[in-house]
Amino acid sequence: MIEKVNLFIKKNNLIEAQSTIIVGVSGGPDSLALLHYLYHFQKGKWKNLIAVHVDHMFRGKQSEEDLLFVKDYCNQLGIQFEAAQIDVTTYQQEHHLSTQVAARECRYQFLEEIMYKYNADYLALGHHGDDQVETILMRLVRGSKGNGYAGMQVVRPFACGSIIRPFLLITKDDIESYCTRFDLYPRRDPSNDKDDYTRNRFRHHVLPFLKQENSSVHEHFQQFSEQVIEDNQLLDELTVAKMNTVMKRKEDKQIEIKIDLFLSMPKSLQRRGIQLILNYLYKDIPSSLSSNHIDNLLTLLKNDHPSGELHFPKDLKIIRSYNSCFFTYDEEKRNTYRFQIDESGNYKIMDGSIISTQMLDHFPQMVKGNDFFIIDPDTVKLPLYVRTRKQGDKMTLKGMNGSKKVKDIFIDNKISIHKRDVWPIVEDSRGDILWLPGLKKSSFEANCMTKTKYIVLQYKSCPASAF
Ligand SMILES: Nc1ncnc2c1ncn2[C@@H]1O[C@H](COP(=O)(O)OP(=O)(O)OP(=O)(O)O)[C@@H](O)[C@H]1O
Repeated sequence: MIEKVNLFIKKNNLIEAQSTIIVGVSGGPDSLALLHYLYHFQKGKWKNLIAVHVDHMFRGKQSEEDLLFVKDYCNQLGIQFEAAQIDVTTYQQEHHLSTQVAARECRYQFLEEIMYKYNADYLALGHHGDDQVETILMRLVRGSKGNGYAGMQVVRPFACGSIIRPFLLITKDDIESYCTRFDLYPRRDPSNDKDDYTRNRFRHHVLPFLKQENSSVHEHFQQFSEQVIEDNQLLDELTVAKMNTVMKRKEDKQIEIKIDLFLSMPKSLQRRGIQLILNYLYKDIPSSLSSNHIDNLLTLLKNDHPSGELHFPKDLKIIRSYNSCFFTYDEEKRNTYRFQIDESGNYKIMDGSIISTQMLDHFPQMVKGNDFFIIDPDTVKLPLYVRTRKQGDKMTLKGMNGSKKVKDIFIDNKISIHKRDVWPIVEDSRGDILWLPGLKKSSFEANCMTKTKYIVLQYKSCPASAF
């Protein structure tokens, strides 16, 4: 066993020379063997070795005896010792958590504190190969995602250093033999024998069968775990590269993707791409977000219907409109504005486009198309305003009888729902819509060419603007 652990540490470059190692020691066989192993068989590697014990105060006197046991063992070997007694039951009630989650949170908080106290490089934990098999199976059964299916990582960042698990390639039996060989008499936690916890049920009912089929099953699981992590790393890199071409707009709280480009990505990258967007927008993924949400979103994107909306946890809205899909927080959806444009100059619109106004003493001849609008001040009521759309907006179109709904003009021009919310509309003081910049002119455009005063409006859409 010792040789196997030595090789595992070397292969994974788990311990750098002259390092400070904190060891989490419950007093049970795994962590006691780990402390013993690091103390005796990695002596040349560490500069400081510190054992830490957390008493969760679950089992009264017996819990305290575990603490005293570890303390006593450390004293015998001259190993520095740190401990805390934490009232996990009160913490659990205050935070409405399960016993195990509460214990884990309290334990890791204290371990983190100790890491910083000693500016430690590593926190070594006694998880072994059987624990890994159980973890992976439990996650497959319960459902997980990404690296979750890889179980526990051999090394991962933690506090000012890393968590390391040097025992992942050996079994519980190996550890028990090690304890016997070196006269270690660990403490035994009676709750490990009960079938109350999911992990214990896997340990008692599934693991014996797998070991019977193949006694090296833990090595295959560990190999699987490392491969999953490696593959995920590559797929994540590919996803980032692809998503950079799919995302048309990326802001703190909003992202727009082009649906055709997204759907042309390989399937396995699509799911990851969505996950990437959600990680970015949420920062902290809400626990209520499930794989169903991602399935629904993929369905929305593949659907033949050009528009649709989904409501995700924490007010995240996903709006599909033609070839665009917007991820946005609800409160940001409608950015309404209304402002006056009575002086010559450039007026910047929220979406990055510009409306400029200019006074002329003659009718401009060369100005054509929907990006320009010419006003005869005698036929409209000044001042002019630029505003966002309102429900029921209508305008009389140049060269046509009757009026048309602004909404229908947006639809005819395939303007996405999101863009419609910030698209500028120019009206006069009576509230008559004069111009839908870039899209349509009203019948209010000047047609008399002999006046001596005109206002010319020009619309310059923002090329990078996705809204
Ligand atoms: N109370 C504790 N104080 C300090 N470290 C702990 C404590 N409980 C667990 N750990 C650390 O976390 C590892 C995994 O915890 P887990 O509860 O799965 O332990 P276990 O399988 O019962 O191991 P052990 O035989 O060491 O008790 C342990 O091997 C140990 O390194």
